[in-house]
Amino acid sequence: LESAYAKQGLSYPSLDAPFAPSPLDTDAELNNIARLAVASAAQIIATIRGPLETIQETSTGAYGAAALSLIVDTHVANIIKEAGDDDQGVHISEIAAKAQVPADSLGRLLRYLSTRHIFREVKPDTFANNRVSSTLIKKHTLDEIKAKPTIEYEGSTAAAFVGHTTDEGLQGAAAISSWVKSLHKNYATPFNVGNHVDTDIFHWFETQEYRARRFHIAATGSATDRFPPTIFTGGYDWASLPKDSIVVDVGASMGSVTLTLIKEFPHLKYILQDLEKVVKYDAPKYWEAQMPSALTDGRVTFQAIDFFEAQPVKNAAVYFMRAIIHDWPDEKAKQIMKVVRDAAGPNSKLVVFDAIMPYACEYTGPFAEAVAPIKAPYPLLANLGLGLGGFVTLVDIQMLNLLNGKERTVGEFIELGKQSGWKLESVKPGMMASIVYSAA
Ligand SMILES: C[S@@+](CC[C@H](N)C(=O)[O-])C[C@H]1O[C@@H](n2cnc3c(N)ncnc32)[C@H](O)[C@@H]1O
Repeated sequence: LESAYAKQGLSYPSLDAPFAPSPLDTDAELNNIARLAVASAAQIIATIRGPLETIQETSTGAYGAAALSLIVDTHVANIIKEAGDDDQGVHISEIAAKAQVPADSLGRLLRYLSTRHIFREVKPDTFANNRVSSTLIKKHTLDEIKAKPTIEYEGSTAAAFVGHTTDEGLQGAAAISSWVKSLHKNYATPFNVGNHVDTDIFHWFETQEYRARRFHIAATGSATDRFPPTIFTGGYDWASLPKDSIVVDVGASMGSVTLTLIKEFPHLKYILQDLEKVVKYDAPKYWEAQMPSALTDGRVTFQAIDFFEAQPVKNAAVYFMRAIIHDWPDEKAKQIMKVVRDAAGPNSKLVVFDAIMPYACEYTGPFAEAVAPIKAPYPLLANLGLGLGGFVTLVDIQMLNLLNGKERTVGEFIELGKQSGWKLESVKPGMMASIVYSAA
């Protein structure tokens, strides 16, 4: 890794310095090397550390979530940055005074995080941002946020993700065990139990302006910040589609995947579909800021739909869905795909961008190369443990919690297709796979 950076005249980023984006962040080969290193380091820890310590660290994982929740709610990363953000750090009494919380508890939670490489304790009770904590710095300053609270999470994916997962997500997480033991009988999801809500989370968001805004920022950023754009631009042969072919982004949220696509494939027409509030207010605002020309020349239009009920666009060239199928249990996922199939023409394609669940053991069935895109040398886990499978399994449990959804294996995607009139044609592996179906 160091020599690859040196070739570009760069040194490998220090854990102690704030995060600065580099084009090498999304280099596929370097990412694979980093994943092997992470898998190895995590397996060494599990091998060497006493088993009880590993169990204790895991069973108290909620403390990490709680610490991050407080840090983000009270803008601690911004407070440190605005106080100078250098190696001197900021004393806890000053941080706590600005955060308006007691110094003792905040300091102990900051030490908990610093001990796990999120923040640095540079002198006793004095904290600085590091590469990890600096990603929680909100783009807008404290004064700007105070003057206009609705911009709190704008451009701040990591903070929005923490907010969403440690608020409604954490309430649900605490209810997972009781929900599973109740055999899923009384409530649809752990999220419903923990938050005392009786609709699905997306309909609940229609009544929760602050949380909805935060969720859509987290979802949008997770497409644009976390994944290289080639996952989407290379996920299908978009260039081969004739000019003005219709591409439908089903459950688009702000339409960040479409934004990635339209930059490289401006010859296509994109229809962004989502629930009414999303496509009426938030998504158009996002496009006015990102690419207003796409609105004026009609290359991007919006449509309110309920994707369980009807697909108003008939015979589109491509219908695509990112992070939609994984939201739902099998029956509902099938229904979404069937509704699209009923509207599709004989040559329409359905492209699903979702992770493929990698087994922690070896897998030799169909599309094996998509299931384990990086060959794990012995004795590493086949899914590289925390190096790769960690992310997919955490999203899987997040989906279980919020919607009784799931990350699926290739076999499950083949089956979903069969039951909704689609034939799985190809799977392009990656952190997020591109799963292409044609009409069966
Ligand atoms: C996990 S987000 C994914 C958003 C987007 N595809 C992306 O990649 O960022 C799921 C989206 O599905 C939308 N959604 C949920 N239920 C829906 C329904 N019944 N009809 C249409 N859209 C829905 C939500 O509003 C949300 O924007």
